[in-house]
Amino acid sequence: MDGYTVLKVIGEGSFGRALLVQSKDSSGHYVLKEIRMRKTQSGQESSRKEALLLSRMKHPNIVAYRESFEADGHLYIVMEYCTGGDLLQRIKQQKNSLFSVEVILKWFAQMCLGAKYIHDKRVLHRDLKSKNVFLTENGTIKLGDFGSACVLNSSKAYAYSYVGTPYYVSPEIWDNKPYNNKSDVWSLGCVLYELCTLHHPFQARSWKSLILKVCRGAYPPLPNHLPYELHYLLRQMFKTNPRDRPSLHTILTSHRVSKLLQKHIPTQQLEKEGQSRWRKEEGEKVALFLGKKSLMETTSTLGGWEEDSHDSGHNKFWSHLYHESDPPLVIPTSGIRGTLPEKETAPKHRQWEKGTPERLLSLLDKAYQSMASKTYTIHRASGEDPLLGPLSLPGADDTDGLMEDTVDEARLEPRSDGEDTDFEEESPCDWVEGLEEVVMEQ
Ligand SMILES: Nc1ncnc2c1ncn2[C@@H]1O[C@H](COP(=O)(O)OP(=O)(O)OP(=O)(O)O)[C@@H](O)[C@H]1O
Repeated sequence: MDGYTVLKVIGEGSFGRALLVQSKDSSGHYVLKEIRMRKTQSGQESSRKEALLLSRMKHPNIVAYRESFEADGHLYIVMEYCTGGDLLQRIKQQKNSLFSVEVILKWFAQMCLGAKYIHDKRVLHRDLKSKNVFLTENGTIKLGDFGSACVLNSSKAYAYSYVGTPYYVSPEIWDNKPYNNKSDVWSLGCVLYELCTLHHPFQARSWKSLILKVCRGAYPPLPNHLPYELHYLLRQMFKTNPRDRPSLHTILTSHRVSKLLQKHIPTQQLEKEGQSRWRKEEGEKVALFLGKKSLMETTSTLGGWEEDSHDSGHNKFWSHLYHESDPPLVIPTSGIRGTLPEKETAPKHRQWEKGTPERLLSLLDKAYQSMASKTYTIHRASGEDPLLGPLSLPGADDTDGLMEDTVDEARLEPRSDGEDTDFEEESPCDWVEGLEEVVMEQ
């Protein structure tokens, strides 16, 4: 702390405080996150995870890391100060005046670039939301807050996994399936929708209603004046089956919307994206060199990757081996944010039995009151309803009905996108059990 002068507190999160500081050396302004260290070793490792992850992310659309240190039971992370604030604040400032299509495309393209970079490093952000997207003075987008991120294929498994922020949580999470890259795509879809309409795509007055809407992929349609490509993109990003959602690579390069987005990406960055892409011949060379057997062995140790015939999962796998100059990240994924208890032992891979959705819904009915005070990162603006967030319109949402919403009609007959790939966390989020414990405790 000696190297910095604290100028003001800019906010408080569940972990601790965020301070605006000035460096005594350079006189530059930075954000210093002060994180209370937890007592257990796994808790401490989990606190350090955010610093470790951020320190490895160097990209024009990710908040830049400066340094981190520990003192007096706290972890301090010094990072770039984004003077433009976060996107949620920016959206609120708009009142009812919509952003122009150009602004939406520009910001969204940059978010995709940042998120794609994270995914290429085999990291899932898991808490993408407008509050975690920042703007610099010159209007550049920066993704921040890696406190919920996780690295794939680490040796430790989750006991209870951080759920995310309910408004942005994808159907598979509510369905107790493993989190994967496409879950981040869903959350980014929610941010894109907010940019387009200044409202959340899935709003509800109760958990049950929110979950039902999310699991149906039912959202009010975008305004008509927006380009067809954006309507189409959102429909795809809100596919209830994660395999049907496009990956960020697809969105940026070969989707109907790509051309519109590419106009807003600096040429240099676009070229770099192209270069970092794995080339088939390279993969084949390496496969020949290692032989089929080694390929299988290595693949199986990575786990959690779903490959299919055309795919880019194979590409990513090889690009990691072949191009990645950094050593792989080895950071434990255990630990949680929020209030659920930690478990030291790895959970068994539990999938829902048939009755589980009913179990969840009845649980949430009971849990509603208690969860109001024990949420994870639900941000309550002012009202008493925990699901009435800062973007909610009072009285705007009383039904679970699908009347005017755009629904993912293909949800009953999911179509897998053969050109895309999913990768997943090693173990599923066993948070329903955690939720149940919290409710039982009350
Ligand atoms: N790099 C940054 N530049 C500018 N403002 C920031 C930066 N990082 C965080 N902030 C602001 O600091 C405040 C606290 O943010 P932080 O991410 O630490 O917690 P939070 O998002 O409010 O809560 P939680 O992490 O529990 O979800 C927020 O208002 C956020 O906009």
